[in-house]
Amino acid sequence: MIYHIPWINMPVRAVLGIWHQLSKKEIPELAKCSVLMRERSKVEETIYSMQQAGAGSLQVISDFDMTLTRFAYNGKRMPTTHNILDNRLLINEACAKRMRELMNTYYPIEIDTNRSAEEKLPLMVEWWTKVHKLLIQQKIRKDMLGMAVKESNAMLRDGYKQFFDRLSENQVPLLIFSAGVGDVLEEVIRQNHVFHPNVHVISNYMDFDHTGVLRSFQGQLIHTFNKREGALSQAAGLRQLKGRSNVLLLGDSLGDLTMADGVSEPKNILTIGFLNDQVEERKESYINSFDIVLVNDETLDVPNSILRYITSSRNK
Ligand SMILES: Nc1ccn([C@@H]2O[C@H](COP(=O)(O)O)[C@@H](O)[C@H]2O)c(=O)n1
Repeated sequence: MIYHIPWINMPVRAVLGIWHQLSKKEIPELAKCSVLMRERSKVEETIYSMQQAGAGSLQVISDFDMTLTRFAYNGKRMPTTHNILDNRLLINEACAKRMRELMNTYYPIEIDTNRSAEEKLPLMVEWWTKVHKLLIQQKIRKDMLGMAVKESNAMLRDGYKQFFDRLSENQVPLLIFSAGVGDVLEEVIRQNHVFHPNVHVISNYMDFDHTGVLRSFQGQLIHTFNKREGALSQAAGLRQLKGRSNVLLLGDSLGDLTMADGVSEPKNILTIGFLNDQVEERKESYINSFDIVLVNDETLDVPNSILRYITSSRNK
C-alpha cells in the first residue's frame, strides 16, 4: 500500500520522499535495470494520480510495429506489417527485392539521431509512397492477407494477452496508431484473439476493388513522423476517448510522442518508449523524450504492471 494521508497534498508528499514506494512495493517492475527514467519521482507521482482517477479516466494510445509486436526473437528481427507482405502468395521476387532495398536505404534514415524530424519527413513520404506503389502493382488479393499473417513469424510482445484483456475487462479504450498497414495489423491481433471491442485502429488501410484486388490506399498517408496530423484529424474525434484525460502512451519512435496531441484537456500523459535498436546512440534522446524507457525489453511487463496498479483502484 502507498501511504495515503488525505490532508497532505502532492508537493508535501514529494518533500517527504515517500514516492519510491511505488517502485519498491506496488510496481517492482519499475526497478528493473532495463527501465530508465529521467525523473523517477515525477513518473511515480503521475502513476499515483492516474490510479486515484481510476480506469474510467484512462485511455491507452499505442504504436503497433515494434511496440506491441516483438522487435527480435532468438536474435532474429521480427517483421513489421509491411514486411509481412513479403510473401510469394502476395508479391513476386522482384518486388520483394526492391522493397528490401528501400528498407536498407530509408530505415537507417528513420532512426538516425543526427537528422531532425523535419529533415526526415519528406524522405519518409518518399519511402512509404514508393512501397505502396509497388504493392498496388502486385494486385494483392484481400483474401490472401490472413494466410500471409499466418505464415509470417510476427509475434506480439510477451504479456500481450494480459495487456489487451485487462484493458477490455476495464473498458479502457486502446487506440492503436500505426504507420504500418491497417489490414495486416488487424489480422495479427485477430489471429491472436485479442481484437476486443475497445480496440480502435488508425492506420494505412488498403482499398480493394469489387473483386478483392488492391487498387490504392485509403485516406491520408501515415508515416512515422506525421502522426500528429492524424491525432488531430482522426483520433481527436473518437467518441470513445472523450472525457478520458489520463493517457498511457506506448511507442518505439520519437515520432510516436505526438500520438496524444489530439487529446482534449489532458491531465496526465505518461509516455513509455521501447528502445529496440541502436541503443547506445539513441539512449540519451529517448531518456530526454519519454518518461520511461525500456531497453531491449521484448515484454509488456512494465506497461502491464502500471495498468494493474492503475486499474486496481475501486473508482472504475
Ligand atoms: N515500407 C515500410 C515502411 C515502414 N516500415 C516500418 O514500419 C513501421 C511503421 O509502423 P508503426 O506501427 O511503428 O507506426 C516503421 O517504424 C518502419 O520502420 C516498414 O517496415 N516498411
